[in-house]
Amino acid sequence: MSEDKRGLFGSVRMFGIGKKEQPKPEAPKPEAVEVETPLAEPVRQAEYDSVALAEAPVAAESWKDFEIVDEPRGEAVVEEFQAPSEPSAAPVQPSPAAAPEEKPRVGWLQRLKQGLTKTSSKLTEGITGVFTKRKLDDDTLEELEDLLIQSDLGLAVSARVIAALKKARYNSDISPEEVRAILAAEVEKVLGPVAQPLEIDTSKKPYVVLMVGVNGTGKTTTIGKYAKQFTEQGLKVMLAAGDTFRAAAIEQLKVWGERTGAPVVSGAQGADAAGLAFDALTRAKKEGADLLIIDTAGRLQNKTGLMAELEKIIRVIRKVDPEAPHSVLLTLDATTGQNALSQVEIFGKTAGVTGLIMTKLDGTARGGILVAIAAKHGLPVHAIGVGESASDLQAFSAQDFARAIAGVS
Ligand SMILES: Nc1nc2c(ncn2[C@@H]2O[C@H](COP(=O)(O)OP(=O)(O)OP(=O)(O)O)[C@@H](O)[C@H]2O)c(=O)[nH]1
Repeated sequence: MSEDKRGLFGSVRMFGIGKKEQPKPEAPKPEAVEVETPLAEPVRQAEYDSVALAEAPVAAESWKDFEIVDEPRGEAVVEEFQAPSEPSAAPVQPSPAAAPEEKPRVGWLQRLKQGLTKTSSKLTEGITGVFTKRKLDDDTLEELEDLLIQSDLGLAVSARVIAALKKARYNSDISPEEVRAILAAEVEKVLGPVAQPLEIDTSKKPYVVLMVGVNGTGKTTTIGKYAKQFTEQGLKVMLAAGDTFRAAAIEQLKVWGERTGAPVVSGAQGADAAGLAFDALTRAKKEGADLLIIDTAGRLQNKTGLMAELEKIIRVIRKVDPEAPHSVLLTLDATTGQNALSQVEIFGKTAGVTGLIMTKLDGTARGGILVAIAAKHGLPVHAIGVGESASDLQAFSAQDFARAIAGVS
């Protein structure tokens, strides 16, 4: 990787850099290895607690040598993929849930605005309704405050916007455009400190990212998108299919592996996730990977047994690298609204979340929740997703987001 792709301290910042030629895997390509168990029907969340772990022999160089946990597990398999040198015309088949192929797209800012249309129209139409031909007085301010709270911005941010408006224009005429401009400015002030792209410290070999979150929030898809973007920046990326609960997630990750040339370490469905993560980190170290991204099964934050499993994964990988994971990323589905606040709180306590990624901002009128989360928790927001393609995940910009939701061009 050339120096100009690295930030300070040998780190690589996510996004904003042109494409590079795909790195070629150094090792000769091994035989493709079939997934060793037939794929079962997806199991419902309620059944997860009782899902049986696969009975299988334990590898010689096993995480079990460290006597951390006692469940049997399947042996991990590494699949090496050669990234296509040209963008593939044919869509990759295995999983219907895998990421869609890239299509010619409009620019990111345009997509962000399009994606946030539902959130912004709720706010802008409401503001127009409140302020057309009306003075800024106590009644209008109260109506506006209600609107901001209903738009999920949270009490603190809503109060802040109202205070700023009152200070600037109390008892005078004000247009909806002016109200939107003040709203955008205040939201930007709240978001500015948390807008921090994910930085990979390449002095770590590998830099370990653990992806956590509630079911279906976009963990696997986000890993795929990051894998694509970081391999394009010249990093040697490895993926661990630690969502051993959902067979489709393993397949989905392999599709991203094929697309990006990133080897995927996977095990049997139902295998112990901590053991798989251990094996993956051991291999990533041995093979000199720059970045290892570990997928985990989705879990509701109020299921204590499942949350304890996350702690176990972290304990086990620390036997290989005491500093790992270097980042713990929580994916949040914007459509879940207020529940996202409790997800941040509980995953934060259990797994030591270091940064957030909010997905599905394209399908919701509840994108304001990101502002409430920023105000309450102050955790870095690394990226946001406004669609399923790799380029629909971008570094989070406070100004772009604030303007987009306030409908300011
Ligand atoms: N519209 C939209 N869909 C998204 C976005 N990110 C992910 N998805 C879709 O959301 C669905 C769930 O994504 P996954 O990546 O499988 O979620 P997960 O968190 O790994 O799911 P579990 O393994 O069940 O916990 C998939 O259909 C994705 O394509 C986004 O930003 N916008």
